[in-house]
Amino acid sequence: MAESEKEAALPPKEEFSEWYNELLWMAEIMDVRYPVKGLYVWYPFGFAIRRNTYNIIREILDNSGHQEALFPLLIPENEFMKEAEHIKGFEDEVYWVTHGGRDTLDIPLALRPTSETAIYPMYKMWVRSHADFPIKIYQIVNTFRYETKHTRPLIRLREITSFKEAHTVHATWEDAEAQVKEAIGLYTEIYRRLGVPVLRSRRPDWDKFPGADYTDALDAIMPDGRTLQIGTAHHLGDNFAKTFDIKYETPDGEQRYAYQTCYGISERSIAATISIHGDDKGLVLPPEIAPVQVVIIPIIFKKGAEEVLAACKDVKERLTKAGIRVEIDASDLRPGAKYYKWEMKGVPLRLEIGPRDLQNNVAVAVRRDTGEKEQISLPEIEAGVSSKFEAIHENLYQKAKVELENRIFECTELEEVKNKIQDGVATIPWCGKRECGRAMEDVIGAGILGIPLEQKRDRKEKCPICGEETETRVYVARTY
Ligand SMILES: Nc1ncnc2c1ncn2[C@@H]1O[C@H](COS(=O)(=O)NC(=O)[C@@H](N)CS)[C@@H](O)[C@H]1O
Repeated sequence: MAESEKEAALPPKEEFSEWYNELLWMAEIMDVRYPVKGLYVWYPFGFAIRRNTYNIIREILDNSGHQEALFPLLIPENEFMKEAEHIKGFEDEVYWVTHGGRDTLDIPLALRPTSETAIYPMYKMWVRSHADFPIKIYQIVNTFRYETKHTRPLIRLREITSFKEAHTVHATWEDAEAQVKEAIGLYTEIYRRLGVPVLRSRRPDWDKFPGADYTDALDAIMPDGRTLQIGTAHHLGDNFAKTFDIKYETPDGEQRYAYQTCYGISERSIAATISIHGDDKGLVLPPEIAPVQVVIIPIIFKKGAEEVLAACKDVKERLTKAGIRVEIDASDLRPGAKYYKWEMKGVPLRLEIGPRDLQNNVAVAVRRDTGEKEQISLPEIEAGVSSKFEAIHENLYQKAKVELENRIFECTELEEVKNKIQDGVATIPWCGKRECGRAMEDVIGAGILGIPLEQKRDRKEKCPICGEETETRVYVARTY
């Protein structure tokens, strides 16, 4: 795409929806012109962000006893239709394959919307004894959901291209409960690495995963005040074990149903990172996931051009050797156009090197997150750049945490909740009874997001519907 074509269009971030859509295009993350609704194309630059993000996800899962595997995409109808709750939850969303060539398939095959019914018939064959536990397997695959709500790239797709799903098996309900807790902790760490602060809550019973005992979830607060569910962990009890007959022998020789969990993250992780850190000039990427971490801009004059270019190449070589992803922009674009281009792509650090800098044996480092300019001595360029990366990551995370805190509003009246959720997340007391929760949602015109996983239960308040005393507050928010 010609540079000029892109010059015009990025709207200011406060027009969030337009900003977001334009940015995916102008920073070359996703091309939304694919001719099937809800399916989108990863540009190479966007795919590099995905690769770096999922390297973090794999690292954190692999370092916590998980093993990566791969299960088939197509699920036979008879397996899919086994778990009643699960079907109810997904039957409107499943794509079916009914033909192979000109033959009608005798058993229709579901495109996995999620993989419980692909994996658990295999777990039935794999699980024998308590000694097999814990099983902690995950896969990163595409899944398909015939979403009827408004589809949106990276946020609500019909082909979820980057669906990391973990499926674990344990001896007891308590072990599975501990695993859900571990999953929420691992997800929180993944998001810390992306500089994204999260709300952690237990979904109300009517909003849990189909077939689960309960669902714990991570939500980000997006710039428009709506929350985005960016990770979920489900305690499946022995519901699926009973359906798929997954049994194990206890130490004293008894046969018992296993207990399971599953937990998932998708490309929404990238949607949240882009949305929370971006600004009016485009992407602002945490250094760890930036496809280009440093761009070197040679400041060329007639005199001394060769020395400057040679110095830039030397710096690029040294940074590359230090494992840093670096480009030199020696194109004939004028400097301003170069800055615009690389700022749009969220390059965390720009190094400007001109004749005068050479004389002082420095490079001028410009941070993408703050715009701050500082000289780094060329002999210490590797260490100087790395310490800038840490400062950038920390600044992005701290800024996002303050922004999140400023968007949580403690309310006591339902009317107050109604207007506060235009700007973010409201908390309100709730007795915990379903009818009061549903009544509250009707009055507010928005859903209960969940009960915070950690909250001070230090005061008795009144449920706004029934007046019963309660120590529990819930999050209420408009959601994606
Ligand atoms: N249509 C979608 N587009 C993008 N991401 C999605 C979509 N639907 C769900 N997700 C993401 O995928 C995560 C896991 O999906 S889920 O339905 O909650 N849970 C499962 O499918 C479980 N089997 C755990 S993997 C959600 O938390 C959400 O972040």
